[in-house]
Amino acid sequence: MSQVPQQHRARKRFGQNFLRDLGIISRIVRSIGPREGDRLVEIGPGQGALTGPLLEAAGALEVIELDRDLIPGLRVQFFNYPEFVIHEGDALKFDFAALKGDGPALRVVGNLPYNISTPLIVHLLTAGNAVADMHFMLQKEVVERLAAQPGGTDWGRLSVMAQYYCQVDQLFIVPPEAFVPRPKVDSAIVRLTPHTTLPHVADDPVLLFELVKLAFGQRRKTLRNNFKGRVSPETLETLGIDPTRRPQTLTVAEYVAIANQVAVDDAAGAEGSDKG
Ligand SMILES: C[S@@+](CC[C@H](N)C(=O)[O-])C[C@H]1O[C@@H](n2cnc3c(N)ncnc32)[C@H](O)[C@@H]1O
Repeated sequence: MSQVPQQHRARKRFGQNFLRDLGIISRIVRSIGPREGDRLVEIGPGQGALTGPLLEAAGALEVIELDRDLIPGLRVQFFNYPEFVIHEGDALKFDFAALKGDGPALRVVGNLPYNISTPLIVHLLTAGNAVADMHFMLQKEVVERLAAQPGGTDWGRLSVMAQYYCQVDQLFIVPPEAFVPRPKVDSAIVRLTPHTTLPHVADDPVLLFELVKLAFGQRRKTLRNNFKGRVSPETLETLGIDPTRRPQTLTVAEYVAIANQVAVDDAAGAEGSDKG
């Protein structure tokens, strides 16, 4: 693996914690299992800790890096890979669907900047069928929320959204010592594999996530309270959902059922008012 001495000072505002532990790096790459022909995309290559072994395995890689001071180092380090492409810019604004185009779906990887990891995951989850799978290093606590099960304290908006779209697998924990500079918290590797067919289909996903946000407005309160003025207790009862339940006890299937019923009720209400 090529390593270039870098004079770069890690920047906190870019969430820069560079991976240094070769054992961890090779374990991450083995979990990804890159192969020739994969459309691999790395978010935040930094100083190339994962970039090198990914390129070696797949021969081609596109990276998205926001810190322009890191770009020259990457160009030098990987100059001998003709299929290494650098996109200089913000992954939060990056159009992954356009990058996929008519080609195979993207395999997205990254040791993500922790300050933007949640919006970035939401951006990718909603990128249609652009993504085949994602492997991310995240704060351990975020991975626990992504992979949580209904009924547990970690089950929340992010869990419902991730599991609506994906199979979520928590792979392994990475301690702070694996990075320079060391983060204050443990990290973990997660694999997100978008469902080829959604197990539960919301007629209107925007409405689904609006209702999930409302439901989790106050975790200690009941659905009846959190949904006040938007979803009636009668609607919940029609679906066999007890309005006195708390938001963290509902499954993805139950949230989807609520959203689909509310869509029907809203449409009936609109029709009624048109006639009135
Ligand atoms: C935690 S570091 C990981 C660096 C490298 N992959 C490693 O494992 O050592 C996060 C990387 O993401 C870059 N970055 C931060 N915000 C970004 C954004 N919005 N879009 C793309 N890259 C970003 C940082 O400059 C940095 O290189």
